[in-house]
Amino acid sequence: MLEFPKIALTLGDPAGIGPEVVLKALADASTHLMAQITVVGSRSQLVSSYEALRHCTHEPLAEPDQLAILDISLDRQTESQITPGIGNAASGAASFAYLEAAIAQTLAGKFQAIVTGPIAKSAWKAAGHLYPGQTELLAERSGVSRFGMLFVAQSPHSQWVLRTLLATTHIPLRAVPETLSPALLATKLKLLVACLDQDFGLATPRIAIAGLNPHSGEQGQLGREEQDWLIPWLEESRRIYPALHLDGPVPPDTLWVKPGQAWLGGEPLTLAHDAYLALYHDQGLIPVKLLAFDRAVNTTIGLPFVRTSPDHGTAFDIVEQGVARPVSTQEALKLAVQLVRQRGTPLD
Ligand SMILES: NC(=O)C1=CN([C@@H]2O[C@H](COP(=O)(O)OP(=O)(O)OC[C@H]3O[C@@H](n4cnc5c(N)ncnc54)[C@H](O)[C@@H]3O)[C@@H](O)[C@H]2O)C=CC1
Ligand SMILES: NCC(=O)COP(=O)(O)O
Repeated sequence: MLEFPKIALTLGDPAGIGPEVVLKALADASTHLMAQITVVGSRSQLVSSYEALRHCTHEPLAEPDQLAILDISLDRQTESQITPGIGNAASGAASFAYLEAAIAQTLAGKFQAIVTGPIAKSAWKAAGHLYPGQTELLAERSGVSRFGMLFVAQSPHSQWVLRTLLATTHIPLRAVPETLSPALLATKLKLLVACLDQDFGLATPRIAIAGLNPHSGEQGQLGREEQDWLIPWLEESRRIYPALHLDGPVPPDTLWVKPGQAWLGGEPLTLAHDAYLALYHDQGLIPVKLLAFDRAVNTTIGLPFVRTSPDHGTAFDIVEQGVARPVSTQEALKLAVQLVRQRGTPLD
């Protein structure tokens, strides 16, 4: 059973590139050799994307008739308001319904992992669903209050794996300093340590923690968070986890030099860390997307099941042009399989 994990693959926002990357990723026979994949979304939306795309791309597309689909169609009026390239209340209602169904079926033991297609948070809001993103809906429905957004990418140049956990995620930049606290970082570090051990077999990892201010505050001259609580929190964390190697607070700009070199294969990989804890969304995701836009996978840690997702968004600007790359979705499927196997997640 565990040789062939059962995965729910949601379409994401049907007005975005979700259907295209799903059709392209599932056209690759190797995907079906590693997992039993069920597409969760509207069959008619998938068929209409297929019809539009087969005239504008030479890349292989899976035929919808050949796929296992859990058909989640909405009422006719809502479906008719879904317009390729435009996220709106109808497309938000659809992508929300797909994810709700995938979560319910997974909690009922039908799937061991969910791979989510990209959604637009603004379309969810237009549909009346006030969540910062898919992560929070997954956590809420799973009854989990402690969870984290971890990005994982394996370098095609060196095979080195970049793992970046975000301490804060979808909040305004100006809310970051007041949201960060020793308690929040302790929660995120605990989740990260457990995940590195359980999911990646790293029992004594080396972890680098970013500073908040330029040059980590330059001893308080450029910001006080490091002196006031980040450095004391790190000292306490070293006492709590004596077997771990915790570096920080590393000046946020230079933090990414060694991972960049390890990614490109230019320096000994041992100089880089097993994981990076970034303090806010763009501090972590600018380097991840610069190095690995086509490969990085977003995974939610702390859930009772595996959840992965491509790192990119809905890309409304290129919908139905046939140019969307499916690599990040393929990597998300591969990582989901790897994590299910590693955890030994049983079905009901
Ligand atoms: N996993 C998810 O659900 C995510 C959702 N989003 C949402 O997506 C929406 C658009 O966000 P943006 O910041 O514009 O990011 P985006 O990733 O949708 O697009 C950024 C740029 O990259 C290009 N691009 C993205 N994916 C591509 C692919 N697979 N192949 C080729 N080119 C690709 C787009 O055409 C665009 O030029 C927002 O509503 C955002 O909240 C963003 C990131 C992740
Ligand atoms: N920047 C990551 C992102 O937007 C994904 O969020 P989520 O929908 O997976 O919570």
